[in-house]
Amino acid sequence: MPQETDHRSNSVILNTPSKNFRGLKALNSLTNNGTEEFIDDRELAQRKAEAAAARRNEAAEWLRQMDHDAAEALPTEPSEEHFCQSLRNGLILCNVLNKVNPGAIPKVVEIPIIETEGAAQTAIQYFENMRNFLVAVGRMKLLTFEVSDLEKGGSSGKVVDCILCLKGYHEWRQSGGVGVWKYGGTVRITSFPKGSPSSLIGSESADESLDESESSQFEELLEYLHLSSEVALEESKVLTALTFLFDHFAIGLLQAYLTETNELDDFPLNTMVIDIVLRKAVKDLSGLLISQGNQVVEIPIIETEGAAQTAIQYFENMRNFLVAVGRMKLLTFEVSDLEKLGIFLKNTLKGNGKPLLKHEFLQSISKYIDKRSGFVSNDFSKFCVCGGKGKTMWNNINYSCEKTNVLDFQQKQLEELKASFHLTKLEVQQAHLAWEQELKKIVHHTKDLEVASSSYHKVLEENRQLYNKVQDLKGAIRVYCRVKPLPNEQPDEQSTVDYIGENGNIMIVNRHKQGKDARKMFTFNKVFGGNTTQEQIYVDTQPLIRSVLDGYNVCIFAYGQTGSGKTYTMSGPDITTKETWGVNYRALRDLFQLTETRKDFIKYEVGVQMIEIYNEQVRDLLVVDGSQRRYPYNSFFFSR
Ligand SMILES: Nc1ncnc2c1ncn2[C@@H]1O[C@H](COP(=O)(O)OP(=O)(O)OP(=O)(O)O)[C@@H](O)[C@H]1O
Repeated sequence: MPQETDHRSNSVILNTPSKNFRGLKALNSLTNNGTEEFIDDRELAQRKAEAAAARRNEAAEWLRQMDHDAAEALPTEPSEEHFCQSLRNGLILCNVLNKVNPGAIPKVVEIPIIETEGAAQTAIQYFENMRNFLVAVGRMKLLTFEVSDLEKGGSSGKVVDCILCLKGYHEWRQSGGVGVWKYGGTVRITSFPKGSPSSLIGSESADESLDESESSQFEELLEYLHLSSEVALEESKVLTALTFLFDHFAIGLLQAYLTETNELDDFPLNTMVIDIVLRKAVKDLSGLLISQGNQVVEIPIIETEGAAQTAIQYFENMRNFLVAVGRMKLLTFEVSDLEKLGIFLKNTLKGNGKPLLKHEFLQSISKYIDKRSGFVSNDFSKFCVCGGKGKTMWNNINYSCEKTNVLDFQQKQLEELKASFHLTKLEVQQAHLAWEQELKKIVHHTKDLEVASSSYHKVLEENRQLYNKVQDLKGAIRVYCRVKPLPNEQPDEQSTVDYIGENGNIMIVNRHKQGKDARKMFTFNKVFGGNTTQEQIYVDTQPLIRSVLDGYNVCIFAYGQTGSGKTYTMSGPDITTKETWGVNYRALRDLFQLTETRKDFIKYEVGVQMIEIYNEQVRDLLVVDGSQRRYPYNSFFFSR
């Protein structure tokens, strides 16, 4: 049976929460006496309207500051209808956008207020401005809205979001365009209206921005995301770390919310509140990613229509967030990772079957954080404890460990190289010392050799002088006598040689004479008998060849009557066999041999002439063509 009173209605709502609770209807709790309290739709709607009005007022105020027409058209606190009507022609929005981003809309259609022209013309101009505005905003990747949102029944909150987003972008540009900027849809928990904690639930229109500490958290998270995308970490580790970081962020947000607001001290928290806060965290993070200009993602308004609806919206938020992160080509994670957090929190909140009070819940959060810290590596936990500074992270995450290991390895190699270098240096120094000592020995030895060489040359000179002195002593002019053997058919008793002495004497006998006239004695330096070989003839001549190379003039010639054997002795009967070579060939052979042995310190030039003196005529025997055969004649020189 339907209940008519509020109190009785509360009882009915308690029985069918999914159908009758909206928004903060989920924020129910058990009182000490076991009765239930809840916030009704009217109060919730009133608070949402207040929050939306505050945001609308801020948007209107900013438009008034930016544009003269807006200052005239918009009051400081316009109604929703007045607000939409003033902006409907797009003129204010286009002018403001051109001031924020000059040239964004090249042509703004001034709308004449001529009612008589008819609704059709006005609608066309209105549409052109609005279309230009929305296209330009879209290009700037800011939050946008539908034209229909300015009509009755449209979502004016989206228009407000767009304007506040534009405002945030403008302020960010004016501050130098450095770092991140925030748009109007974010939540600032520290400025949460006192006495109305539930207003957070409808905070898609909450007119707040992040405070510095939360901004820092966001930036650190983004920094981590960016850094992670550049580092080839093992994916599972990254996901674990990222999930942990996000959890930490979400929990941190919840902690901050609960810590900052006093109204929930005695207000039992249930799973729905936690869900909502977590979704807000996702939404805010998504919004921040959007504000980076990467992707405009429409964040659905969180309207808790029961568990199923909550799950859908929750998933939608998460999907949007992950899509945004994915499009930014950052590392991402699975929805299930965050759901684990929700499941854990819900289980924690259930406690012993009753919702926890604020301080109990904070204890649970601490417990959760401690437990989550154990899920990831100690290094990453250190990073989280340190506050998420990028530098700290680089030093602590696994990649840094690997990098450190590589650096350690390289350091070790460097030390080994240094040790090896020192060792090599010592060896080089030792080799250098040994080489210096060896060099000294060589220098000393060379000096000895120089002395020896000098002495040798002295001795050699003495020897040369003595040698040639011996040749002089042997006689500057030496006359040798060679006896031509008798032909085989001629008997020995017909020879004119009677006796050949050892000291160069030869006795010639004339068989046709008698007495002492029959024999005559002749004396030479040496007499060679008929059996003397060519080599034996040359033995006495050979020393003179060395004297020639020592600078002495030597002349060897044969003298005798025709057929006496001059040619035989000087040239030899057969030059093709060395044994029969005469004096000339043997002398030339020795000349060239000595020249070869002395080539390192003396260069000789050898010349040859062959002449004939016959009938007091001198002829060149080496001339083959008959020209200039007689003296003076050409000379042929050979040198080696
Ligand atoms: N010691 C010797 N043993 C054997 N045969 C010899 C000897 N001396 C010369 N004859 C021979 O005697 C001949 C004449 O010798 P060779 O031509 O050398 O004389 P020659 O003095 O040069 O004469 P010419 O003045 O006319 O040129 C040659 O047949 C040569 O072989």
